[in-house]
Amino acid sequence: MIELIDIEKSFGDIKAVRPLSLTIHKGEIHGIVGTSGAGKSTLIRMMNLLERPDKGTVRVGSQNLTSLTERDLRKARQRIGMIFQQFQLVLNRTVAENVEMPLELVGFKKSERKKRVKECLQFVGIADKHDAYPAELSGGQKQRVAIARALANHPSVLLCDEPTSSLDPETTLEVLQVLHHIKQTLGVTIVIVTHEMDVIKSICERVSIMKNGQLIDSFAIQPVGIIQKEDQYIEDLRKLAVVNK
Ligand SMILES: Nc1ncnc2c1ncn2[C@@H]1O[C@H](COP(=O)(O)OP(=O)(O)OP(=O)(O)O)[C@@H](O)[C@H]1O
Repeated sequence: MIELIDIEKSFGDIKAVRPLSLTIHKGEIHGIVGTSGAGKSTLIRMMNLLERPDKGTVRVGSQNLTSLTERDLRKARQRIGMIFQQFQLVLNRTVAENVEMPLELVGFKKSERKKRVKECLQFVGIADKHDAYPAELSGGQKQRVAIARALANHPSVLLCDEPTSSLDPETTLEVLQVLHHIKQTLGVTIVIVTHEMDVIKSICERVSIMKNGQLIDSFAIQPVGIIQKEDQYIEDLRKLAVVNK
């Protein structure tokens, strides 16, 4: 569970996130939507203290992140994976080396690291790209490497900041399928910032709406599932059908 209690954040005169509280339940996929500049990225970045709130408390699981020392915070962050719109892979390292990086930081033995890297690449469906470099991959494959890297340390939470915004519709589906699979099989709590309504509708179980730094609503939804684009077109066309013409 993630608990944000009375958090707020300003950048100079800009109130990026006005005082708000939000609870994200264990194991749910939670979408955050809103117009550009609404404060979505700032909000998700406060969930692992990439942005430290000016005021308020951030709890993840049983830990109060806002009260930890830098050393303990680094440790706590190992259980909070994060992925970004631009993937943020290290370009001069192979796929396997990218996934291995967080394991090196924790001090795993080489043999354990290799084993875990293989498991993670297998899980996201790109075991065959083990020795490729990021430049040799499609956008969807790059995001899957980023997801594998985020999963390496067995996180309880996965934060996704616009994970599909650089991807075409078909590749978006691939990534959403992976995220859904993570929730189903690993029980990881997933938070997704997005401006794409299809992303929310397909896999999110709760949605929070931001506007001008404020949380204006938060409610449960019934996701429709991941629909193949072709089927979606047909559904959309049927909705436009004019009766008796
Ligand atoms: N590091 C920063 N320094 C100064 N201002 C910032 C910084 N980060 C965000 N802001 C400002 O805070 C406000 C909220 O930004 P944020 O990126 O959180 O919004 P967003 O909803 O994610 O927008 P978008 O959908 O365009 O990414 C904006 O006015 C933005 O310009």
